Amino acid sequence: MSAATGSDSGVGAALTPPPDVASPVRHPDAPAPGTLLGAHYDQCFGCGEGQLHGLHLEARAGEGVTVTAEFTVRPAHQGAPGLAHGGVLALALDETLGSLNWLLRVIAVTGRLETDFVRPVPVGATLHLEARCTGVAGRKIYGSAVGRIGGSDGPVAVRADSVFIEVKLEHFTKNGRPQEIKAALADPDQVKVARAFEVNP
Ligand SMILES: CCCCCCCC/C=C\CCCCCCCC(=O)SCCNC(=O)CCNC(=O)[C@H](O)C(C)(C)COP(=O)(O)OP(=O)(O)OC[C@H]1O[C@@H](n2cnc3c(N)ncnc32)[C@H](O)[C@@H]1OP(=O)(O)O
Repeated sequence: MSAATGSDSGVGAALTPPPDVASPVRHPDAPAPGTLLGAHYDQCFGCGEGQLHGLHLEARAGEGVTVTAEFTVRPAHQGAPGLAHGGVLALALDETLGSLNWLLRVIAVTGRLETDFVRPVPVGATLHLEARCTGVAGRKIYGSAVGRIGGSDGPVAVRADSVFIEVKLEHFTKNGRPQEIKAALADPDQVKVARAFEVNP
């Protein structure tokens, strides 16, 4: 069996939701459409304001279980001269898809992310992202996202499909490096954010 399909790798699981998939349900306490979601963690490379070269991606709640987000490519995000690095673009999609957690009020981490790079994205361009939860099956949360350039109605530059896996808060407290965990637990704003993700804090 190849590494890509090994049963212990998690890789190879279909991105197509299974037949018993349920429609996603917007949590009654989810932020109203139009609300700026803010960072889930100040040091997050995707959304944290504390990361100098991070994406500083700003996500906003949409209708249903959807979010929109924007990210402007800066010189620190280059792969080829004057162009955004593909990994950075995948991160923007990952972060936008991860922001759907706020609307479901579950904590989930990326299990699988499949990205299409359709058009090069220059430094200075703003990527207009949109993510949608397409279904939930047990702990598996399926999603799709697109990123457009030249405006929110512009051509698609990147797109992705994903499966996020629901985890407990302990996923972070057990696996993270102790010094950051300790600081996060001592920060009332961070604890508040963690609770906002959990249905039963
Ligand atoms: C106060 C202090 C703390 C502060 C915290 C603040 C709150 C933060 C809140 C929210 C954070 C949001 C963060 C968003 C940031 C952007 C998103 C990221 O980049 S996340 C980083 C990258 N991802 C990882 O690091 C995952 C690493 N992987 C793992 O840890 C495990 O593999 C995990 C949890 C994903 C699964 O392990 P298992 O042991 O729990 O689950 P099993 O039982 O194996 O699988 C459950 C089901 O999921 C499927 N599954 C598992 N892995 C899969 C995969 N890779 N692809 C597809 N399906 C998968 C399985 O087939 C199974 O499905 P069947 O129930 O049998 O139908």
